[in-house]
Parts: sequence; structure tokens; C-alpha cells
Amino acid sequence: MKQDMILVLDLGSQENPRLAREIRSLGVYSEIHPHDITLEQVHALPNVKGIIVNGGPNRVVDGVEIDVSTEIYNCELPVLLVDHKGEVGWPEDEADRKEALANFVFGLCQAEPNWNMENFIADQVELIRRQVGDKKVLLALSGGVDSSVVAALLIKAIGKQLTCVHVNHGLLRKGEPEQVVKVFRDEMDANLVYVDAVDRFLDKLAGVSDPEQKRKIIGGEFIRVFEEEARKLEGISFLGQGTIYPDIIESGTKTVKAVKSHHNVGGLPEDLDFELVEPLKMLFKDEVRACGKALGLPDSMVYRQPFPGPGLGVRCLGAITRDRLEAVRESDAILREEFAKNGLEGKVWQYFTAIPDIKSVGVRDGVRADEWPVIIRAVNTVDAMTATVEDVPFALLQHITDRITHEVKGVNRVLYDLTPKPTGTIEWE
Ligand SMILES: Nc1ncnc2c1ncn2[C@@H]1O[C@H](COP(=O)(O)OP(=O)(O)OP(=O)(O)O)[C@@H](O)[C@H]1O
Repeated sequence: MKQDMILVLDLGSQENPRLAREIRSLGVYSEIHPHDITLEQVHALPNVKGIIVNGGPNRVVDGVEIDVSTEIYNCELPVLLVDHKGEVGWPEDEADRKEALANFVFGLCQAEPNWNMENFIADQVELIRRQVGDKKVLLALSGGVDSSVVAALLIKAIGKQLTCVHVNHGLLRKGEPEQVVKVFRDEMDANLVYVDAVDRFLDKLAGVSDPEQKRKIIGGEFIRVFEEEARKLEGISFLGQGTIYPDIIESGTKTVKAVKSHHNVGGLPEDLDFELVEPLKMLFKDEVRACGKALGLPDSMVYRQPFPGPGLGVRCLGAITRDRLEAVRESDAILREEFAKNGLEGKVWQYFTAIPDIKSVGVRDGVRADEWPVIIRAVNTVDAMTATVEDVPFALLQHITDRITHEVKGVNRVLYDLTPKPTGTIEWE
């Protein structure tokens, strides 16, 4: 193993992820572990050079103050106790903090700044090979950032022992299923099972207008399709998953009650009892992107804007019809193309089109035509809890309107959504 590591032990500080990131920004790998880790478990982790016990406001769990075991405080490794109540000296000032941290990490712990993507990938390849041996791994590959990077890493580590299953449910953006096939089957020579399940999903969704119901049908059908494919394959022992560090942190630690439990491909029947392979579970999102880039994935995949699980299904508002879904896909492709051409790609956090289930009167070729309106949404956010609307140049909006109303079948109007969050959510459903 190539990377030195500093352990952060969780004594109820909300600052744990920030601290881990600060250590990583010094070039030294860091992981957060629960306060009750044993010394034996610490010794089982590779290349631990030092331990930071990070106290905080949630140090009391169920009325009892928690602490790290004395064997850890007394072990041979350097241990730093950080207490945000101010009892133990820990500078408030950002620059002083960084210096104190660097002194501990490099001075006391003698850690090498050898955390980089190349070493991370080399270590993960070794760990994956060790875990999987000569067995087979199955991965649900959406073409989204997380599962694509896992796929690329697993292909590097175990090649054809991996089978990827990509489900085209008809709700992906224009060109996405084709890109998955091109990148993974054609360029990376992966075992890729491409499932055309478009009719199956759209038939199930026909006439269903309740957003919750739509989401349930899409999620449930996805599990069924994936399960059917898994049963066709022989001798699979492992399931690859694109779990990333924020998923784990959000699922709750011992001092933080679960905020949400995160299961990527949860809901598989118990007899399909796979062991998980989760090589990205210690990476933050930007690190996942860097890993994908280092593995040679195209920028359009690695820097893709966030996309909801149920895909275009929640942007074809109300009951989905094939023609209106196609209009959503085509108008979204035009919007993305124009944003890319005009320097807004990568600047605006999320942008898309939605089409409500209403028509209004218009004129086409001199005759009255009842057609749909396309809604454009373009927002910026830091944490997705609040969002502001992008100030898109008016001339560009007019140009996009012109293209959409002339190139997309069944659309005679374009509206720009001016609503920040709150009161509007980012998505319409
Ligand atoms: N169309 C699909 N085909 C195959 N697998 C899928 C598909 N949609 C979702 N998945 C699987 O379900 C996981 C969770 O999907 P979700 O839409 O919540 O995306 P995510 O957590 O952002 O991950 P990703 O970035 O990989 O899409 C994906 O990582 C992938 O393993």
C-alpha cells in the first residue's frame, strides 16, 4: 500500500469531514472512524501514522459522555486531542489551524504527502483484487458519475471478471445510453449487458400522473429488471456500488442520528446475497471526478451535472406520454448544446427543460395549433437546500426559444422559470 493515513476518530464533531478534507488537502490521506474503534482494528488499517480524536457538541450519546479507549490514547502512535469547546488548545484562525495540523501530520506523525489519485488508484486496484480474487462482480451502470467511475476502476482491477448492466428505461437524456455503450463496451472492452427496457417502463407508467407513484414505479421496475439480469448470470459473488463518502456520512455515524439511509441498489431479494465492493466509499465528490479523469473517462461523463434518479420521468410532468417525453429529451438537448456553446456549461449548476401536461393555442404555418409549452430551468446552488436563478442573457433565451419552437415537435411556447428555491424546488416534481 502506498498511502500514509491519519485517522480522525469521531467524538461528535460535525467538523469531521472538514478536518479529513483539510488533512487530504495537505496531501495526506485521512479517514473518519467511530470513537469505539479498538487498537487491534487500528493496527489492521494500512499505514496509520497518527490519530486525531475530534471532540464536539455531540460527545454525549444517550446521556453518557463517550470517549476513545485508553489503549488508543496510550498507543505507540501520535494522538492529538482536538476539543472544540476550547478546553484543549486548537486555534480558531484558519491559517493557524492549518499550521497546527501540518505540524502534527508532518512533524509528529512523520507522514509522507503521498495521497494522490495515482496512488489511490494503485491501492484500490490491489484491494479490489485481494477482495474479489478470481470471483465475479456485477455492477448496475447508469452512466452517472459514481457508477461510471466504479466501473472504470473495476475494469482496471479485474477486467472481464466484471459484468456491467445498463438499463435503458427510456428516461435518460439524449445520447446517454449510446455513450455508455461507446465508452465501456467499445473503448474499455468491458462485459456490458445493455438492456432495452423502454417499452416495459413506459407501459407501466402510462396514465400514472402522481409524482410519488411515478417514482415508485420507476424504482421498483428498475430493481425487477436488474434482478432478472442478475439471475441470468452465473457465479456472481459481488455487487459493485458507487457509494461515495458523503453517502456514508449522511447515513449517520454513532454520534449523528441517521439523516437518511443510502442504498444504491437496495431492494434486491435476499437470496441474491452479494458481498459489496465499494472502492469509492472514502472519496468526496470532487475526488471521485478526479479519479474518473485519471482513469480516462470523458469529461462529459465526469463533469456531468446532477440528474435525478427517475430521470426525464419527473420532467415530463403528470402522466408520461411517449411524444411529450421525446419533446422533453429534444428540448433538453438543445438547451445543453446552447449552454455549452455560450460558456454556461460548468458555470451553471443545473439546467434542464420540463413540459407540463397542458396545451395552449398557437399558430403554425398560418393555422391554429394546440401545442405544449417548454419550461426552462437554470439554477445555481451551493448545497441544494436553496437555489438562485441564473441570469441567462435575454438574447440567448430568445435564440433557444427560436430553436425549440422550430426543432421540437409539438411545442409552440417557451417559458423561463424565474423562481428561486424557496419557494420553488429545483425540479418540478
Ligand atoms: N439506468 C440505469 N442502469 C443501470 N444502473 C442504474 C441505472 N439507474 C441507476 N442505476 C444504479 O443505481 C445507482 C443509484 O442511482 P442514482 O440515480 O441514485 O444515482 P447516483 O447515486 O447519483 O449514482 P450515479 O452517479 O452512478 O448515477 C447508480 O449508481 C447505479 O448503480
